[in-house]
Amino acid sequence: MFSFILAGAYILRKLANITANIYSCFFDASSFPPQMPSLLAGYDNGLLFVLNPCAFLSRCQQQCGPIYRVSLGSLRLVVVSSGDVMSSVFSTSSQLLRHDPAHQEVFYVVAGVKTNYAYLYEIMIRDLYPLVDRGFSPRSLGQTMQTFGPMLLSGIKNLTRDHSKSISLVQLTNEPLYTATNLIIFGSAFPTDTYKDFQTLNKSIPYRIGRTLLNYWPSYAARMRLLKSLRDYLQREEVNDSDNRFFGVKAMQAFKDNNIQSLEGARLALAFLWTLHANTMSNSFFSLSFLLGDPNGFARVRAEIDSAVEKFGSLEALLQASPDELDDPSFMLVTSAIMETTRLTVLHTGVREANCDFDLNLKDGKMIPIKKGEYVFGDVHAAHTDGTVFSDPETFVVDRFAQQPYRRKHLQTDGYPFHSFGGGRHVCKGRWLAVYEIKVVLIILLHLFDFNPAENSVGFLPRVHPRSNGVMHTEDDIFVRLSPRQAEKGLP
Ligand code: HEM
Repeated sequence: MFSFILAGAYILRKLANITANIYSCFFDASSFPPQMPSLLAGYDNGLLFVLNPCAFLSRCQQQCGPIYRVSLGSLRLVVVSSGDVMSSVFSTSSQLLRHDPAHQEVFYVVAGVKTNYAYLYEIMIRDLYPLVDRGFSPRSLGQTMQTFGPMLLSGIKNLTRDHSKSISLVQLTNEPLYTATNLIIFGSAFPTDTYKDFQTLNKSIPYRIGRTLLNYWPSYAARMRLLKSLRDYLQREEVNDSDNRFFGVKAMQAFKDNNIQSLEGARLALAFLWTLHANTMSNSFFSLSFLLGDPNGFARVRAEIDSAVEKFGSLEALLQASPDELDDPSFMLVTSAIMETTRLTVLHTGVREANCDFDLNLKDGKMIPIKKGEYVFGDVHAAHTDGTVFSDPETFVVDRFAQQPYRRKHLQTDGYPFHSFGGGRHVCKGRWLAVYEIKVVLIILLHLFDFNPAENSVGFLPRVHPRSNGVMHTEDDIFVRLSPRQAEKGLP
């Protein structure tokens, strides 16, 4: 069976190369942006994109340059992969480039929304996003996430009680994070036993985006169970202990005001839950695996963490600290490691649909003629692996973003074209939360444990899932054996 899959993958790769060679004969470089050729009205390109979006876009870029048109079946895309052009896309008004098709896709592939989409989108934009923007801003993050550190520590301790067994790195970096975040944001009535279903659904998302989910049942059943749990949660009359929590209570109020305590409300909540967790979990996993694959970087980040713990007096005291206190030069390297992981793992963003024909003006005075109905698509991976901007671009360089003086309330990527959190009006509203959460995960895990690959594990660096779309997904889990570093530092 395994050799059959390998042979299949080999044949597909060969076919993709042959197709690329044939297409290069039809390539017309005189138009701007150049059009990626297709022999089958875009459906051939659509198939190659679905099978491996990154590899396909990389081939297109080699052939066409940093800005080009490509048809994927009936979808017409203008792909941009240079930092300046992406900034122009982010700052273009929504009258010209609509942002909602990307949301519609998330509603559909994640939560199964097929009708009433415009109404749900309006509630999301009008009632939920401003809450996220305010509650997770650097100013209020401390209040919102007050008990996050201790809760996460307790979750990690629970999961790692038995050191005789190997443990999944995906679970270690994700489950306690999922649970602690949900309890804080939505209160103790939130159904935290939903982690496995959330992961099953999340793993199937690249296939759902490509409309190629063959083994449909596990993902479908996981989504139905999630919707049921969220529906029960939303139908509670009282809000309990989340009364004094900014998000849980206000979000519930928004649901009630809009009279969506039914299945529709659960679908909206599921789309939100996915936004809250999917990218952060991917980053949390890859941050640790990149560090484990770079022993020198790992040792340096750990030394930084250990000395911060010493400064605070204990790990528990550090975990009581506010996000502001962790936004400090004494965490410069761990912050750089997180930003470097985000540079490498965010693949595409800035999907927008043109409302009308217009010219997208670029900084160098050039313009891209965009036609009504075309989609603009940001190939962030290409921009972030541009060797003229980033030295050794494919490699995880732990201190890449630790070279300049530390600036609080900045993402530490100044001076680089950095688009992993989008930009302009629709910049990621959860970026401060994500960086803070991943920092706390790394602080706890690196301070408490030594990591050894489990007997049957392939090592520390996982293969990237070929279908990864939007952000990197891992093809493999990694299994590790943990040994506590210092039993007296709070391990059971
Ligand atoms: C490492 C983790 C994360 C990454 C890489 C990330 C990335 C992004 C990107 C690239 C966008 C812009 C998409 C576009 O312009 O089309 C975005 C938007 C958004 N993100 Fe994040 N995100 C992360 C975590 C979070 C978290 C934890 C939240 C919390 C709820 C969040 C909430 C949002 C929201 C609400 C938007 C939409 C903003 C709008 O349309 O106005 N994100 N994110």
